[in-house]
Amino acid sequence: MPLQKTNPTRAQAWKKLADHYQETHDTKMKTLFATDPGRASRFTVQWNDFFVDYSKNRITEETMGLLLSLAEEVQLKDAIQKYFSGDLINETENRAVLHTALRAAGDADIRVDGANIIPEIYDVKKKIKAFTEAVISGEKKGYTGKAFTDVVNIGIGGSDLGPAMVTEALSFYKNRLRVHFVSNVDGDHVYETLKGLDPETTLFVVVSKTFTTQETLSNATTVKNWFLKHAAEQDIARHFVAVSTNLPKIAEFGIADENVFPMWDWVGGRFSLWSAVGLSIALAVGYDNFEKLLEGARKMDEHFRTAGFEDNIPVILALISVWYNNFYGAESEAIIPYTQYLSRFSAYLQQGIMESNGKSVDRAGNRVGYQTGTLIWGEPGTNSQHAFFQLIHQGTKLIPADFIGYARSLHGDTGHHNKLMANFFAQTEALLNGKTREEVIAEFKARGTAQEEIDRLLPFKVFEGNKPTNTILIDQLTPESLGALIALYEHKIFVQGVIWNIFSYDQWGVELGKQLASTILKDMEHPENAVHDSSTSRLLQQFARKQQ
Ligand SMILES: O=P(O)(O)OC[C@H]1O[C@](O)(CO)[C@@H](O)[C@@H]1O
Repeated sequence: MPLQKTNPTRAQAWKKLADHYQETHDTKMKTLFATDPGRASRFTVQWNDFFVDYSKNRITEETMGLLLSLAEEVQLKDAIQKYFSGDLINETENRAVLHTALRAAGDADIRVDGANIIPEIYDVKKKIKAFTEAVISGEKKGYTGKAFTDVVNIGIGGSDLGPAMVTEALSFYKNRLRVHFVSNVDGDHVYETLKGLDPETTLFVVVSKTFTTQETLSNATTVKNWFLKHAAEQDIARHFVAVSTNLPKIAEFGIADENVFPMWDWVGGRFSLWSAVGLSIALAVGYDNFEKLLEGARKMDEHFRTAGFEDNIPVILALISVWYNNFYGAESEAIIPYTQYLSRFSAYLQQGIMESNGKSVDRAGNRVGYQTGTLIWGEPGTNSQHAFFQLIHQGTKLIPADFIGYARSLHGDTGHHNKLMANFFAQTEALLNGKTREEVIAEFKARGTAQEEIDRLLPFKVFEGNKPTNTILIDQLTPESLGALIALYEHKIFVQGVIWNIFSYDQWGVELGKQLASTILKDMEHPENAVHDSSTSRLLQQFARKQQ
């Protein structure tokens, strides 16, 4: 069954939220904390090794009550049930959305077209395990009999960002293999990567759900040609493997059947790292760690599926985000992990969130009359503090932010870790409280600053505060906690898509640019046939002149 098509703005709770916003938007969180000693504990969820404090938001119990009613009114419970059961909720592509099945237990029964897909998933997992263990141990060798030392993942979008982000995030757990990622069709990317590689000891993993993506096929072809300068055609079988749904296209490219890791059309590219798309992850950190990643996601799935909405982390974070997006008019959200390992996390979530919920047509095919997907951006703390935090603290825009931190560091240097985490806690406190005129004056006076100087600098030194943040404090960065964290955001995406009455699992918006690029590529060869607007035509002429 498809998802309900409920215009959220017609919900009673939406109207009440609009009134509630008018009545409360001036409220200072600082006052809410001062008048309610139980606030922090009330607005916290402790789940396994996650401690999620959402008390530093412009919310009261009434706000949360109304947001939860909104979730009920748009029939979120029914939607969750359909999501996990394989209903065709990706209606514009007529597909189920079952990345959750990829991490389901072996005895689960999840059906697509009447057939249980779990045995097939486990067969592929078995193949991933055998293959990755043979490569890591050195049992599987290159064409001259040497063990592999390097792996190159060739893919883009979901076939790159997930594996690249996780491989970086779990680098503490990595083995001897060096894993590289080539995604951009910019030849400089692939040639720069190949520069340091030895064809005798490099394994290439070509990842493309469709196996038609221009960037990936171009890069894979360049790599194959480079390889064939050193090796023979029959050696391709030892050095190239592919992950895809498109078996005929893989064969056309020349990759042998036994080197193909299948995936399925019910896995969206941006949710595919749990499938064979995660092959590079399993190569980098070993199959057991890959399994733990899936295990963490499975636990978060269970939490999301079964916890009451008032204690449900993805639901709560999604609702708070709707509150700012649709009632405060906030346009973006920052994701700030306080660990260098998660340096690719916000880039990964940019695709997950913006490709999923960047839609302006509702599930009934009408243009929406309200805001949908938020802009996502961020960098690890503390680097981001020295880059863009100025704007979050004192700029004119409201930027809700998620702060993600860990109680224990991996390398165990508590000196470094405590400094890092002191910043983590300090920033959310500063964003909450700001600094008043009185506090600034008192600081100046304590330093003996002259009154004239105080008057001159005072307006610049005041911090308004009242800037919302969520704090996600996790025990330690492990494959399991990372799996749960990623799944948390996947489910947040789902909840928001349900509320906004949009289809989160298609991506038609990326097609037009692709179509035009192929037309322009042909026009570059035959400029006499080109028909474009005058700006594009002049740019193409200028480009052609500069190439001569
Ligand atoms: O895995 P493929 O089919 O090469 O697609 C790569 C990416 O291209 C998109 O279709 C559009 O950017 C993404 O959704 C997908 O992750």
